[in-house]
Amino acid sequence: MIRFENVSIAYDRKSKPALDDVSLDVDRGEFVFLVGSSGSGKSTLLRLVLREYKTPHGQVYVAGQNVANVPSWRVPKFRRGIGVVFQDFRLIQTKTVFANVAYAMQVLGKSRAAIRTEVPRVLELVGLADKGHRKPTELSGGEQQRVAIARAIVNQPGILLADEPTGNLDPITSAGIMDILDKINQNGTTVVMATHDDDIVNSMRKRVIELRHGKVVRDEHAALYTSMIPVVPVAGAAPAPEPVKKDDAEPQTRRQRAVSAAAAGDGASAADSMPPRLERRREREFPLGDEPKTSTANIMIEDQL
Ligand SMILES: Nc1ncnc2c1ncn2[C@@H]1O[C@H](COP(=O)(O)OP(=O)(O)OP(=O)(O)O)[C@@H](O)[C@H]1O
Repeated sequence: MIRFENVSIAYDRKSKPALDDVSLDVDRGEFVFLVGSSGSGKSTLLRLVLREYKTPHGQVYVAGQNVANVPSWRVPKFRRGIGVVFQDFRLIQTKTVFANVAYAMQVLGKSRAAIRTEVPRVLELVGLADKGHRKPTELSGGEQQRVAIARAIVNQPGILLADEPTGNLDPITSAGIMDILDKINQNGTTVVMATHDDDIVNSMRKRVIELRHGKVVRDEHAALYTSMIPVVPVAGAAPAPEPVKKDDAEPQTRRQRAVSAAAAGDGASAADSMPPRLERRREREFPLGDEPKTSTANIMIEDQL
């Protein structure tokens, strides 16, 4: 359903690649969590699926179609097959719940009869059948997110992308949102969700793809938020690598991210905060500090819509 082949992309010439040689396949009907520390590339990956950017290096296929071949004028139609849910809901504050969801059908030119049938159906699915007349300001955060989900699925997309959909919600409300996403997935929609919420990932035991510095470092089925795969030494094999410091080995959880954010601004440079393992690798590869200036510096976003 979604295929990345050796995809690399950087936002500008000076920055490191946001995604670095990423290859992965997500099958139709799968539920996949994208995890990784802040800045590891999760949102960028979702944006590439949405064809917000074209990849200068590598290919992205969605439902068998190479997104690079979708001309700009056809991108809105292409995106109709993809529902999107964000952390901050993005509802139209002046419209009712019903009208917010109906709007997603109206822009596609759906008939009033279809809207009258479909909108109550999805509001029922997300547990808001009795709140269609309310405005977003009259709803809790969890209810607003459920409206956003209803809007994302009302046109029955094959893929649902969710970028930290529980990021602003308490654990109980988050669990309710996850029940809905699980139900949508069981109805056949492929779900890819970026998250820092370790409790959710650990309780659902779905496929987990972990990004670190733009690279896929783990792709594991029925997985936990942090890897449980033990390093088993093989007889005659090269010696096992040094143990990695915990901070570098695991993606940040929501709680850890809050702590990092609070600590930010302490003046530490990017080099100061480079994880020890990367530092070691850099010393090995560039012992004289002679690091090439343009490893992927030529990777540029060609076509931001
Ligand atoms: N619009 C942009 N312009 C320039 N750089 C960007 C832009 N968006 C993201 N980046 C950079 O690309 C890298 C990957 O960012 P991305 O948003 O994909 O990470 P993320 O894993 O989703 O992070 P978070 O968990 O904080 O949302 C980061 O280094 C980030 O600073």
